Amino acid sequence: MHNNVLILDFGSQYTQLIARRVRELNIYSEIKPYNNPPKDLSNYQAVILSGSPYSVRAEDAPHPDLSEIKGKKPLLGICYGAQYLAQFNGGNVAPSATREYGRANLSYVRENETFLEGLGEGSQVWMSHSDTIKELPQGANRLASTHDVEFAAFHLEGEQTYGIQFHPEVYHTTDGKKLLENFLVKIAGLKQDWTPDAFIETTVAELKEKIGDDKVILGLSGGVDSSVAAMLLHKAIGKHLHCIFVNNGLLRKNEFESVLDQYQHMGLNVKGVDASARFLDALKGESEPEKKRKIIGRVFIEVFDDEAHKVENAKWLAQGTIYPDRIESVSASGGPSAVIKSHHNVGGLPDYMQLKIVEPLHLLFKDEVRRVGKNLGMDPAILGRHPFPGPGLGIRILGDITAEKVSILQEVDAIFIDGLKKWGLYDKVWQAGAMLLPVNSVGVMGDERTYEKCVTLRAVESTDGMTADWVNLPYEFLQKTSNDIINKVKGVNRVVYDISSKPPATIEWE
Ligand SMILES: Nc1ncnc2c1ncn2[C@@H]1O[C@H](COP(=O)(O)OP(=O)(O)OP(=O)(O)O)[C@@H](O)[C@H]1O
Ligand SMILES: O=c1[nH]c(=O)c2[nH+]cn([C@@H]3O[C@H](COP(=O)(O)O)[C@@H](O)[C@H]3O)c2[nH]1
Ligand SMILES: NC(=O)CC[C@H](N)C(=O)O
Ligand SMILES: [Mg+2]
Repeated sequence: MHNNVLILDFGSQYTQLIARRVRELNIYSEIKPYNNPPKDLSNYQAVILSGSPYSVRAEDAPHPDLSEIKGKKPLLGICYGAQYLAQFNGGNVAPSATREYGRANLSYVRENETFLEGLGEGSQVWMSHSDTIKELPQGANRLASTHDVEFAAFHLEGEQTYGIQFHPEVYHTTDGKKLLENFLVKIAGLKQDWTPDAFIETTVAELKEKIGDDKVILGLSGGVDSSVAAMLLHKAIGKHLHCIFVNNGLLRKNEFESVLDQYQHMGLNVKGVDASARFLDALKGESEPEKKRKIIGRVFIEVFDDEAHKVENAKWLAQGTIYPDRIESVSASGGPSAVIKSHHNVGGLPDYMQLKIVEPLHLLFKDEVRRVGKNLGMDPAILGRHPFPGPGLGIRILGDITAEKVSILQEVDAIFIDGLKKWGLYDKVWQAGAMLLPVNSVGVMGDERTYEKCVTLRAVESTDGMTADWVNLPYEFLQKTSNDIINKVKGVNRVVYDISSKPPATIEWE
C-alpha cells in the first residue's frame, strides 16, 4: 500500500494541479469533494484543503467539520483552505482592500522553519484571492508575509497544521514544489514511492481482479491515452480485450487507415468500424457547439453498443479518459466547479446500455500517461503524437458540419501538420491543428475576385492541456504554410494564426 494524500476539493480550478504536484513528488494523492469525504480516513497520511470560488464569509460556502482531521493528521490549507482554517479556529477573515491576482514576493520569511526550507525572502508566489486573513487564531504563528498580505503563511502551534494564502501548485510559484515536499516529506514523513512502474503493477492487478473472465470493449482512437489504456488492459486480460477504432468521419486525412495499420504491429485485437455516414447524418444542420459535442458523444456510444452486442460476454466498455477530460466537463471530484466544455467521453452511459465503464487512466495527466506508456515499452511515435480530440474536426469546423467542409479542413490540417514535421517543429509543439471558420472573405486570385473560406492555424505549448500558450512559430514556416494552403486547397483564400493563450481562450475553438 502506497502513502496517500487526501485533497479535499472546495471547487478551485487548480485542485487537480495540487494532485499533480503531489504526484510529481512520487506520492499518490486523491481528490474528494469536501461535502462527501471518505468515511474511512485511516488510508490517508496527510490532508490538503483546496482553494474555492466561495468566500468563507458566505453562508452557503463550504464549512465542513474538520474535527476528525485537524490536529490528528498533517494538514495544509491553500488559499480558501487557509482562510477556512483561520476562521474555523477563531481567527478573522475579511474582504481585502484590493483583489489580488498574480505574482507576489515573500517579504518576510520566518527563519529555521522546516515548512519554508528553500523559500527565501523575495521568493515568487502566485496569488488569487479577494478575501484576506485579518487576524490569526490563538496559538497560530505567522511564518511568511508579502507586501500586501500579512499572513501569507501560518502554523498552528502544537499541531502539524499549516495555511498558505498563495498557490504552491501553480507553475508561477517558483518554489511551490519545494514547499509541498517540505510539508509532505519532511513534516508528514511520507515515502516517495509512487512511480510509473508501481502504477502499472497496481493497475494491472486491479484490472485483473475487477474484470475477471469478462470481455472488454475499448474505444481506441490512435491517440496516446487510449493506446496506453489498451496496453494496460492487454497486460491484464490479453485476448479478452476487443478494441474498436471508429471512423466518425471527423478524423484527420488518411488517419483511419494509417492508425489501423500502426496497431497491426502491437499484438492488439483491433477492429475498424466506419461510421462516418452515421455521425455526419446525426450532425446535419447543427451548429451549436455543446449540442454538436453531445451528438457526437451519443453516436459514439451507439456505435460501441452495436459492437458490444457482437462480442459474447462483453460486460465492460473501456475508454482512455484522463483527468483533464473530466475536470472541464464536470468537477474533478463531483465538487462545486464550473462546466467549461462537455468532453465527448465523460457524459456516462445511457440506461439501455448494460456495459460498465472502466477507465484505467482516469486519474492521470497526459505527461503521466506518456511516462506510463514509455515504461510499458510502447512505440515513441505513438507516445509522441499530439493530442487530438475525440469529436475531431467536428469541433474545429465552426458552425454546421458538411462532408465538403470536412474534406477542406482535412487538406488544410494535413499541409500544416506535415509541414511541422518537415521543419522539425512537430515535437516542439504540444498540440497543433486548423479550424475552419464560418466566414467568407474577399480575395483576388489570378486577377479574379474570390469570396471564400478562412482557416486559422493553432499551435500551443502546454504540459497538460489545462493551461496553454500559443507557439512562436517561425515566420518563414507560417509564410510557406499559408502559401501552400491557399494554393492547394480549393475554397480557402485566407489563413490566420491564432495568438491566444488558455486561459482566457481554450485550445479548441468549440
Ligand atoms: N475514433 C475513435 N474511436 C474509438 N474511440 C475513440 C475515438 N476517439 C476517441 N475515442 C475514445 O475517447 C477517449 C478520449 O479521447 P481523447 O482524444 O481524449 O484521448 P485519446 O484519443 O486516447 O488520446 P489523445 O488525447 O492523445 O488524442 C479515447 O481514449 C477513446 O477511448
Ligand atoms: O477527447 C476529447 N474529447 C473532447 O470532447 C475534447 N475537447 C477538447 N479536447 C482536448 O482537450 C484539450 C483541452 O482542450 P480545450 O482547451 O479546448 O478545452 C485539448 O488537447 C483538446 O484537443 C477533447 N478531447
Ligand atoms: N483562490 C481561492 O481559494 C480564493 C478564496 C476566496 N474565494 C477569495 O477570494 O479569497
Ligand atoms: Mg484523441
